[in-house]
Amino acid sequence: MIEFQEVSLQFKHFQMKNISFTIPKGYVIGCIGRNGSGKTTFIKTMMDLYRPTTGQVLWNGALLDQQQKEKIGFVYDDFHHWKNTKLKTVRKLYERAYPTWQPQLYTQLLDTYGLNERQAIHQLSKGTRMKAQIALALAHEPDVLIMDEPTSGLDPVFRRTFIHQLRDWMAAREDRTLLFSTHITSDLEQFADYILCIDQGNVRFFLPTDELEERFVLVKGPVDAVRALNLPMESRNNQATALIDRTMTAIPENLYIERARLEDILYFLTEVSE
Ligand SMILES: Nc1ncnc2c1ncn2[C@@H]1O[C@H](COP(=O)(O)OP(=O)(O)OP(=O)(O)O)[C@@H](O)[C@H]1O
Repeated sequence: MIEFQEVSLQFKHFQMKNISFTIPKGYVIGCIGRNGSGKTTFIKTMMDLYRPTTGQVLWNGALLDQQQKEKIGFVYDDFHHWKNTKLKTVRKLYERAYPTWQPQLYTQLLDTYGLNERQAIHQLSKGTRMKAQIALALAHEPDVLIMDEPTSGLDPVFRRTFIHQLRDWMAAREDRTLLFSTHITSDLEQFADYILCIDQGNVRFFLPTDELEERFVLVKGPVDAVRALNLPMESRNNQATALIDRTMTAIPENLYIERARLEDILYFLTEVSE
């Protein structure tokens, strides 16, 4: 369980203000939001890489300590700092840092991902660097896996394999938690239990995926009929589309209903409403 308790954080041009919410244990949480909305900042605050100006983040009721850190697999694109270091050297550091390191599992992951330990980090392509980080994070058998845009540099074939692998990873143990941010919202629709939507440094919503599907629908019809809803809408050739939150607005009988994908929800809540 990861608790944000009244967390505020101030950068020169960005702030998170008084954020409180709890990420339950044992679920897949997908984190979405537009560029610069604060996903990485949230993740880094969670991982104690950024200290909140006020408030705190608690892991199972306590501040993040070394013992807890060893149980977290953390993937984010900081590998370029290693430059000339060979993957083998990085692996040795991980072996030392994580008492639960599984050499066989790591070798298996290297094979599956087609990685070569003799290569220096700067010689790896963006996607391969990400694969190496994923292999390192999985090989110490973490309880919690936190990944910042792990799929952004992955080719579609490997991305699909990777999502299957994450499903298997979650299914292997009930108490595992997976949180990852992504712009590929379709990856989350069938997979995530919860969606965390970050918008301008705030939690726009944190809801179970099933509830989102039930709650939000697209309505389509003539511009005047959709405009009457007084909601943000998108129009083309006298036809318009709006997003309805069924808990707030009844669906008019004269409009068509369509399933709202996660991308539609993000679009209408954070772009059209601006
Ligand atoms: N160390 C920092 N110092 C100052 N400002 C920062 C720092 N880190 C992030 N920011 C600012 O915080 C805001 C949110 O950035 P963040 O990287 O968290 O967004 P994001 O949602 O992950 O974006 P993207 O989808 O583009 O990766 C941006 O305006 C960014 O410039």
